[in-house]
Amino acid sequence: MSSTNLNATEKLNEFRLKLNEHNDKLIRASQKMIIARSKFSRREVEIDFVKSAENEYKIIKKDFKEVSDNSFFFENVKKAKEELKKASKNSKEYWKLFEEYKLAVFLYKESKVAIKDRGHGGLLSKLSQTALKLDKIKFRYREGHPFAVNGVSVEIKHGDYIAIIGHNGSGKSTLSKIIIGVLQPTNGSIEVYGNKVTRNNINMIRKFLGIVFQNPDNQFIGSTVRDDIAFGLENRRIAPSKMADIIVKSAKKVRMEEFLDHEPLMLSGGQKQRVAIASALALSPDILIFDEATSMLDPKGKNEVKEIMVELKNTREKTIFSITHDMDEILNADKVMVMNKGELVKFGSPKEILSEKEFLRSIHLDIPFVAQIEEALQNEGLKISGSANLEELVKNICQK
Ligand SMILES: Nc1ncnc2c1ncn2[C@@H]1O[C@H](COP(=O)(O)OP(=O)(O)OP(=O)(O)O)[C@@H](O)[C@H]1O
Repeated sequence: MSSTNLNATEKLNEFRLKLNEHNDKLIRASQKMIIARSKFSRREVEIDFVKSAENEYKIIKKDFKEVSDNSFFFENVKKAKEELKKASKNSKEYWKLFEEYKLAVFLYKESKVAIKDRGHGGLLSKLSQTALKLDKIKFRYREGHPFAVNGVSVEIKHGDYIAIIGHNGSGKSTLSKIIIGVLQPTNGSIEVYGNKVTRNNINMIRKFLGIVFQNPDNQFIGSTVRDDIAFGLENRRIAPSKMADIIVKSAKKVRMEEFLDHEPLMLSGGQKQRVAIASALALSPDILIFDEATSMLDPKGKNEVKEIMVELKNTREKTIFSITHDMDEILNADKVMVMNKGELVKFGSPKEILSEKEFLRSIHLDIPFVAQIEEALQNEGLKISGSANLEELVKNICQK
């Protein structure tokens, strides 16, 4: 992306946020005006009170018009077109400039959409391929209490599967609540795809995120699986004509398409969690967070959900965070974040993390079952390491 288009992409995000903010002001002013008029009709206030509310509304409406000026994006298209005209049609440069021109047109169209939906419907654009950047995040629940999260800095690239592990009370849940914007960090900053998270943009940032919680029974609203997946789509005001297709596609991704007319509460735990994943996927988040999503399931259910998580990982379309107590699960991850006493004490590949068994034991973490067997075999002189699961371990032993 050229620096002009990158600048325009950033500007589009700012543009949507400003529209969103001004639209809220406009709604509040219009409500105030309606209340003033109704109070006046009941002779509870003087006409000046109504006039003042009407004036306020007019000023905010004028501001809104000014904020809706998208000439910057139009100029960006003009510039890109001029550059394209200058290039020779047979040159490599031409196609690069053609792509830049197409992007500029796209950004201009998006700015028009943003004006129409007043910044509400659109997503923030990705400004970088870093899905999440935490910079020196600290959080404490109360003044004078120790920090539940203490100076966590990390950068996660798009498409990675990250396992977050740690003993009870190490700060995993607090960290996940900070990532999803439920808690505001006491110190430090967060960026999601290059967008700095602020109080004003948190609702739009959340559109990058999908979450699957621990208890499968607490996540259902609809009377059928189909209704349940539709619920989130309705909330996002997705056109009804598009819904049916999205619902079937997301159910297929978790192999639940045969169950669309079933009642969610009659499903097994693993199936319920798969529906919860489908509901999250239907909203096309770039980041999926599994918050202890397998911990309440029986072994069969756990395996079903873990399988889906690995399938999602293999597409590399989503960034996956899995907060987990299940040490076996870390073998599926690209990177593991190890939390202890609110600090991120290790960040590395499963192999790197598991090479420090004594350290893991010192912070009260179990070693995955497969790694325990490997350790026992190594003690007997068999050089086997890095098996991702039991099947791979058996294969590795047989090859020796
Ligand atoms: N609502 C709260 N009010 C006060 N302190 C809290 C609150 N929630 C958590 N804490 C404290 O913050 C610290 C981190 O807790 P947190 O729940 O984030 O850890 P965790 O690693 O998710 O633990 P678990 O695995 O048991 O869920 C702990 O010392 C905990 O007691």
